[in-house]
Amino acid sequence: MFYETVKGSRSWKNAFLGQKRQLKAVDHVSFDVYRNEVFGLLGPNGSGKSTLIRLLSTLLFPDSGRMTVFGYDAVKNQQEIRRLINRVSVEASFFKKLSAMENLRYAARIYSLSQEEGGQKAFYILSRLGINEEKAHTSLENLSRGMQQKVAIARALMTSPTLVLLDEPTTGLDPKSKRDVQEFVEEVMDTHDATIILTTHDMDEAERLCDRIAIIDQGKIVALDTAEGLKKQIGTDSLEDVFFRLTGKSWEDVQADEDCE
Ligand SMILES: Nc1ncnc2c1ncn2[C@@H]1O[C@H](COP(=O)(O)OP(=O)(O)OP(=O)(O)O)[C@@H](O)[C@H]1O
Repeated sequence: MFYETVKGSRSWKNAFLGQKRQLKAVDHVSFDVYRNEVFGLLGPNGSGKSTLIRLLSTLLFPDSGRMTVFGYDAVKNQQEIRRLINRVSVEASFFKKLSAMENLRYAARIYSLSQEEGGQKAFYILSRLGINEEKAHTSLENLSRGMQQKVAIARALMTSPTLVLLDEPTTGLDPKSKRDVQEFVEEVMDTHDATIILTTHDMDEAERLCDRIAIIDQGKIVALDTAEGLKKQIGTDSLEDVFFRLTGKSWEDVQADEDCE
């Protein structure tokens, strides 16, 4: 998969000045993601992470440039790409009255799997990922948010190979649920033919889960390397320092922005 000079621009009316302003949400971004890699997009609020995820999901189109996913062009081959990608955002959309098993079986039908294959796959994925029989048959509305997030990730594994787009998978979760989801992501990588692009504000999460990390600021990728490589480039032993040096934002600034949202 690669991107080349992707520009996502949006325009809107400035409510106070009545002037039309244009903002490049994603600007000349270019990178490759390797199969079976966890690729992190780390950036402050409004840096363009979600826009990039929406571009990849074919929910938005770039004004110019090219993106391919498993060889398919993101503008010309939307249908093919949509079968191979799964976007998991903070508010996963589910039938909340239905169980995890029912939601997965439903997803299997959307992916044109036969009823039998869908059932088997749902059962296999849930059990392989440690979601026990009782939880698998409980209405989603009665599961914790962490557990719901796990089911959303499990649902993203119905096709193979798959590109799973995890947009802030642990934002708003308590520390235990956060750790559970992170362990789950590690398990997914050990057990499935999955490639993950993950957005996060959380340096520890990026360092723990990501094989490589792109730091994005004001729509541009300002650095891309392994966590160790980034630290070496900046001459520090903390990813937080790297982030600060490259974006001018500290961890506290990011947290404060979060609280304002
Ligand atoms: N629907 C929209 N209309 C106009 N501008 C938008 C829209 N969505 C996002 N933007 C702007 O595009 C820029 C990038 O936003 P984006 O949501 O991609 O950032 P982000 O890095 O995901 O932020 P966050 O961490 O807060 O989710 C921001 O300046 C944002 O205000």
